[in-house]
Amino acid sequence: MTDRNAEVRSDAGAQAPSRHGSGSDAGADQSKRTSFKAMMSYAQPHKWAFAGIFFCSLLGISADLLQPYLVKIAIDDHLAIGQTSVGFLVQLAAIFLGLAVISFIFTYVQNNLLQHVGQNIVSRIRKDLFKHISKMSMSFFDRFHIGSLVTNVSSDTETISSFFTQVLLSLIRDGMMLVLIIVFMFQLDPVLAGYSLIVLPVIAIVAVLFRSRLRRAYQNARTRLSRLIAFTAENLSGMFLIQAFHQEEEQKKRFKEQNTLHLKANIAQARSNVIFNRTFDILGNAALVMMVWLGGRAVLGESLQVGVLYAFISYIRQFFQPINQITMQWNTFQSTTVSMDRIWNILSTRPEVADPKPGNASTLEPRNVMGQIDFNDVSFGYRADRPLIQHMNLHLYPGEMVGIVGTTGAGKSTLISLLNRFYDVNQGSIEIDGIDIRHFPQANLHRIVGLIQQEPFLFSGSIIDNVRMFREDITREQAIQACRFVGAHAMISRLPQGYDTRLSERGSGLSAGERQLISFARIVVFQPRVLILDEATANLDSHTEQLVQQALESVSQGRTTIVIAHRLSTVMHADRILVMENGEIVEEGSHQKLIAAEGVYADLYTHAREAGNDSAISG
Ligand SMILES: Nc1ncnc2c1ncn2[C@@H]1O[C@H](COP(=O)(O)OP(=O)(O)OP(=O)(O)O)[C@@H](O)[C@H]1O
Repeated sequence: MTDRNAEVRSDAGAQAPSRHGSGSDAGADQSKRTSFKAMMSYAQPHKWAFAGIFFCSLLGISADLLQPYLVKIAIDDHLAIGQTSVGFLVQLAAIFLGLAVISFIFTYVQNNLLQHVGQNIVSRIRKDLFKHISKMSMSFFDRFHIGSLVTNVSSDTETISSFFTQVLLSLIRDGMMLVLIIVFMFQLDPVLAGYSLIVLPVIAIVAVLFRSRLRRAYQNARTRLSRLIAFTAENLSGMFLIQAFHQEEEQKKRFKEQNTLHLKANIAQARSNVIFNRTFDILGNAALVMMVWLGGRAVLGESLQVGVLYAFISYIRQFFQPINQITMQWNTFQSTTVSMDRIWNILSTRPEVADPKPGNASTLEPRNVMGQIDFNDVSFGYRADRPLIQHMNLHLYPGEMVGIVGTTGAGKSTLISLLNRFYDVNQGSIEIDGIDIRHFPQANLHRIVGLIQQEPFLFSGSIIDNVRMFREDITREQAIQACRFVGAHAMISRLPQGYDTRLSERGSGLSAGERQLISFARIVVFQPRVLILDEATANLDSHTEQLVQQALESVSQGRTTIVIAHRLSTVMHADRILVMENGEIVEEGSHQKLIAAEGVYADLYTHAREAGNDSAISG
C-alpha cells in the first residue's frame, strides 16, 4: 500500500489539528474550560481522599502557624516583664516541639495521600487515553501525528500528574495558609495587619500583567518539545532510509534547527519565570521593610509589644512563601491546561468507524461465515473533494481466490481497507454473506477477515506471543502447529531460544521473509473465513515464496482469498484476476482469458517478460 499516511502526516506538521483550530481566544478559553472540567471528573471518585488531604493540611498548617504565636506569648507575657521560670520555659519548649511533630506527621500523611491519589488519577487518564487511541479509525491516524500522540500519552499526562500532586497541593495548602496567616495577623493587631495587606492589589496587578506572557512562553515551549519528539520519532523509524540515502547530515541539520528552537523556547520560558518570581521576592522584601519600619516605630512608641512585632515579622515572611508558591504553581497550571486541552482533544474525538448499536448488530458467528463478498455501488475518497472509487460493483464467491493487479495508486489497497472497515464507504455498501459490514461488531469483522500486509508488524515479545497475539486461550501447541503449517518451524527452531526467542521492536532481529512467515502463522492460528494478502510475498526470496505459496494454497482452501500483487506469478493461478486502474476495475477474468483479450493485463504481462522478470511471471 502506498504510504500516503506518512506524507500526509508530515505535511500536517507535528501538531494535531485542534478542535478549535486557530479560532478566537474566547473559543480556546471555552475549550480549555471544558477540558478542565472533563479532567477534573477523574478526581471525583477520590473525594474522600481529598477531604482527608484538606483536613491534614489544616492541622499541619495550624501547628506551623501557632509556633510564632507561642514565641510571642513567651516574649510579651513572660520574658519582657521578667516573670519566667525554668519550668515554664521547658513547658513552652515541649509544646513547641509537639507542634513541630504534629506539623511533620500531618504534612507527611497529606503528601503521601495526595501522591497516591494524583498518580492513580493520571494512571487512569493514561489508560483511558491509550484505550481510546487504539479504538480510533485509520482516518484519525492520518490526521494525528504519531509523535504528537506519543507526547500526549507520555509527557502531557505527566504534566497533569504534576497538577494533581503539586498545583492542587499548593492551592489547598498554601491557600489555606494564606487565609490563616491573615486571620492570625488581624487577631494580633488589626492596624498593622491592614498595612500588610496593602501589597495584595500590587500582587494581583503583577500576576495579571504576567499572565498572558507566561502562558505564551509555556505554550511555545510545549509545542517545540512536541515537534522535537515528533521529529525524533519519525527519524528513528525511518533511520534505514536516512542511512541508505546518506541523509544523515541533512537530518542532523534539521534536528539542530528543531533543537535550537526548543532551546530558545525553554530559555524564554525560564526567563519569564525568573522575572515573575523575583518580582514577588522584591514585593515580599518591601513588605518586610515596611513592617520593620512601622512596627519598630510603634514598639519605640510603646504602642506595640516586641513579641507582637516578632510574630508579625514571622507571619509576613510566611505570608509571601505561599503567595510565591501559588504563583509558581500558576506556571505549572498554565502548562496543565494546555496538556488537558490536548488530551481532551483526543478523548473527545469519536471514532469515525463506529460499532453497530446492540439492536443493529449481526449475531452471525465468524466461524459460520461462508465468505460471499459484495461491493454494492461503492463510492469512496480519502477526501470529499477527491473521489477515488466510484459506483463500484464487485462480487466474490465463497471459497474463490481472486487476484488484484494494477498500477501503483490504482486503489487496490484501498479496496482492502474498505473491506476491513479501516474507513467507511461514502456511498453504497459492502456485504459479507449478505450482511452490511457496518452491522458486524468490529472485533467480529476482524476475526472474519484476516489481513497480511507487505510489512508485517511484530511486537516486542517472544515469537510464540507474536504468533498467538498475546492471547492466552490459544495454546502453545496450536501456535507451533501453525508455524509448521506455513514452513516457519525449521527457521524458528534454529533461533537460540526457539519459540521463546524475544523479538525487539517490530521484530527487527529477523529478516523480512522470516517476519512474513510468522505473520502467516498468525493468520493460520486465527482461521479467518476471508483471507487477504496485500503484497504479502513481495519481500520473500523465491525459495521462501514457494514455501509460502504452498502454505497459502492450503490455508486458502475453503476460504475466500484476495491476493494483491505486482508480481503476476503470484496471482496468475487465481480463479479470477481483477485489473484496476484509477479506482476502477477495468478487466476481469482468468489468466488465459485476460491474455487472450490483449488488454491491460496482457500489456502488464508482456512488459514483465520484456523486463526479463521471467521468474516473476512464470511462477
Ligand atoms: N490515507 C490516505 N490518505 C489520502 N490518500 C490516500 C491514503 N491512502 C492512499 N491514498 C491515495 O489513494 C490512492 C490509492 O492508493 P492505494 O494505496 O489504494 O493504491 P494501490 O493500488 O494499493 O497502490 P500500490 O500498488 O502502490 O500499493 C493513491 O492515489 C493514494 O495516494
